[in-house]
Amino acid sequence: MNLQGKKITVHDMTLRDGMHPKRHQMTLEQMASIACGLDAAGVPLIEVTHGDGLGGSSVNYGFPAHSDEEYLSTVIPKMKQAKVSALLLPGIGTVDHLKMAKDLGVHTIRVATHCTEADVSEQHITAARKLEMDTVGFLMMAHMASPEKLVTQAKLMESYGANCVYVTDSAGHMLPDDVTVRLQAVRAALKPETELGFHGHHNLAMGVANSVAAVAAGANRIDAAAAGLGAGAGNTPMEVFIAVCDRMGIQTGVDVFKIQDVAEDLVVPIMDHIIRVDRDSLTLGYAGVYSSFLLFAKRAEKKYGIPAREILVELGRRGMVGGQEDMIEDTALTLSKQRAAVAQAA
Ligand SMILES: C[C@H](O)CC(=O)C(=O)O
Ligand SMILES: [Mn+2]
Repeated sequence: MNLQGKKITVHDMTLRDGMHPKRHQMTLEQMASIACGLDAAGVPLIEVTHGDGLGGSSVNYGFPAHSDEEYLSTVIPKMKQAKVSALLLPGIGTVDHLKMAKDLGVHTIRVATHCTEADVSEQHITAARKLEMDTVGFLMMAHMASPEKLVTQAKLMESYGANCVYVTDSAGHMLPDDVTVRLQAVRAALKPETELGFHGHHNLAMGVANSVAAVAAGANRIDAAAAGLGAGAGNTPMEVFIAVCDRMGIQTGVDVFKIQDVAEDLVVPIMDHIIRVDRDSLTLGYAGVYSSFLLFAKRAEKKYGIPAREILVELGRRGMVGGQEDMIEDTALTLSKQRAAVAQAA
């Protein structure tokens, strides 16, 4: 595969997807020092918000240590070259959140929906374009949709005004061929000037390989997180992806050694647990489950005595998607009742 000379934009997820394994408890100092490290390493775009995007602070998704306003207004003034993005899930984030983000200097807004529900993004994409923001549509759990279905959804987002559309492997379930067929189909269907992005999770240890497959299929924006800090087994590890791009001649503008140092010296020390492929995060990828369900399933394991792996397999079987966090506890409860009934009958 010859990708020599291809220019891509790497988009950092450490301070947004990385909020999931931190239970949204990053301090302002941690945010600021990591963002400054990423900026100095040459990362051009950095996402900052609650893990579930603007307005995510809630009983359902978890209360953060600080508000989105506090995080954004701490990070943005410190950036020398990097721009800052914010995620927004319609139904969680509102147009008022969008305006607040714009007023604080957010450059890019990413409007995220389940991969078959792009129609709910219209209001927010239209509003972001009116505000002249870099406007991205973000199709989550993309392994659940065929290439043809993704094409219709990506074209809807484009028709609302998105200047970039992402195919998002929220479950880290895809293999490189799954990425290739989806991204090639979407690339061929969108206008040439509409950018194409890929967001990977490393649950099957495919984050880097999938991201390279995405670039080969025509993606020019790739998400990654320093030391992989993100939901599940984490996002595509940025320092590894940058080193691979460097070897392949893909131009990212990110310094290989500086990004390694950010990962090693700033991000690994703040991890509450080591982000790696273990039996539970691997099960997310294997069973095709939304990566941010991991900690909810671990919590339900403690409460109901059902192993997180069993809960995750059942969530995959039921086809649960982002927004159905309340069903995790419900599923654990059902499994524990079934177990009790079997024990009683024996
Ligand atoms: C709200 C989710 O964490 C968005 C995301 O990063 C994904 O779907 O993956
Ligand atoms: Mn993610």
